[in-house]
Amino acid sequence: MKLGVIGLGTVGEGVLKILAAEGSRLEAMFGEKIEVVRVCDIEEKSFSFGEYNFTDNYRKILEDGEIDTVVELIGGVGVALEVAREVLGSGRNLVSANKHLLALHGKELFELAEKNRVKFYFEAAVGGGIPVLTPLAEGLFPNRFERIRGVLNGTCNYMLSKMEEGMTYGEALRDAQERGYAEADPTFDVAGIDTGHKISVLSYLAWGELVDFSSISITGIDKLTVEDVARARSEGKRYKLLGEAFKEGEDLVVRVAPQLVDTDELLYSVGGVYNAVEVEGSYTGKTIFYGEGAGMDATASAVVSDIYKVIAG
Ligand SMILES: NC(=O)C1=CN([C@@H]2O[C@H](COP(=O)(O)OP(=O)(O)OC[C@H]3O[C@@H](n4cnc5c(N)ncnc54)[C@H](OP(=O)(O)O)[C@@H]3O)[C@@H](O)[C@H]2O)C=CC1
Ligand SMILES: N[C@@H](CC=O)C(=O)O
Repeated sequence: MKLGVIGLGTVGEGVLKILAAEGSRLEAMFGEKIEVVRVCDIEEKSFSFGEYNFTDNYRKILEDGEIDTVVELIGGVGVALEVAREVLGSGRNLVSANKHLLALHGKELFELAEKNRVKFYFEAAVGGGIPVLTPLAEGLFPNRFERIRGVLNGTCNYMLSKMEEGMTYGEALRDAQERGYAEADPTFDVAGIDTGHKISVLSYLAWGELVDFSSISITGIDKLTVEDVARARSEGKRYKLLGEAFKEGEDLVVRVAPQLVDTDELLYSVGGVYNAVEVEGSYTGKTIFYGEGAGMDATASAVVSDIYKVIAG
């Protein structure tokens, strides 16, 4: 595999680090070597674990005929959309962690991948390091899905936990940003938009329908105060920012809001950067996926697993 990586921030660095550390072992397992042909970011970055052929122009990766698989880790829907269209449209494989791109342009990109018979994987886009999209699509498909609900944003969950411990909203957000959990624009996290992107992607896999994003009712945690969080605790409850999707007759309802969760619910114990996704299926009942929902190592693990999924075919 000849790889190009665009975006060397939190997740991009993590991906190169895991490939450097685990490459030989994974090469033996999969029988194929991964060569990182070129990497790209706006500013040149150096890493203690390896040297890379760097460019600050993503078009150099798109135009490099040797590269067969591109990893997009820029985020957003500007350059990332151009990259996705061009990679899939030119018959190369794409791995991405970009839920914003999927929620807004997924339908076009899934069709493009299918038309050109290439692989397009995005496990890291929901739940960070938790394998949830692959199990949903490949392990639970015999079910008719009844409801999906979860704590889907690591930044908000981390902030709410820290606010319970007494940090202010601003201190908790800064802490989450320093740990690499937040989006480049953290409004996406705290206003619930990132959770909206993720529940859209989950709904698409469960019901084959990508909802019009503007139709989703979204409330974030940005109006919650330390006092609100303390009051909930004094009543034996916790605020959790939940993304939810379910069928109401023929309609697919998708919504995001902070909700008070009781001690007897599993989601009550999901603290810090952890995420949890509950999937209710007609045959399985409730299945729960739990793990680190953001951060360098956990997210990069999901991206690297997608890269090897491309190899596995
Ligand atoms: N961080 C996390 O825990 C998780 C992130 N994700 C997703 O992964 C993706 C990457 O996130 P993350 O690593 O945190 O983001 P970062 O902001 O840390 O990294 C993105 C990198 O891409 C660079 N970049 C931006 N535009 C371009 C461009 N045109 N050409 C080349 N490089 C560019 C940025 O440079 P500059 O900073 O100068 O703009 C930055 O270095 C996003 O889609 C995010 O939603 C998914 C799951 C978890
Ligand atoms: N900003 C996101 C990153 C992972 O998707 C989050 O905090 O969950």
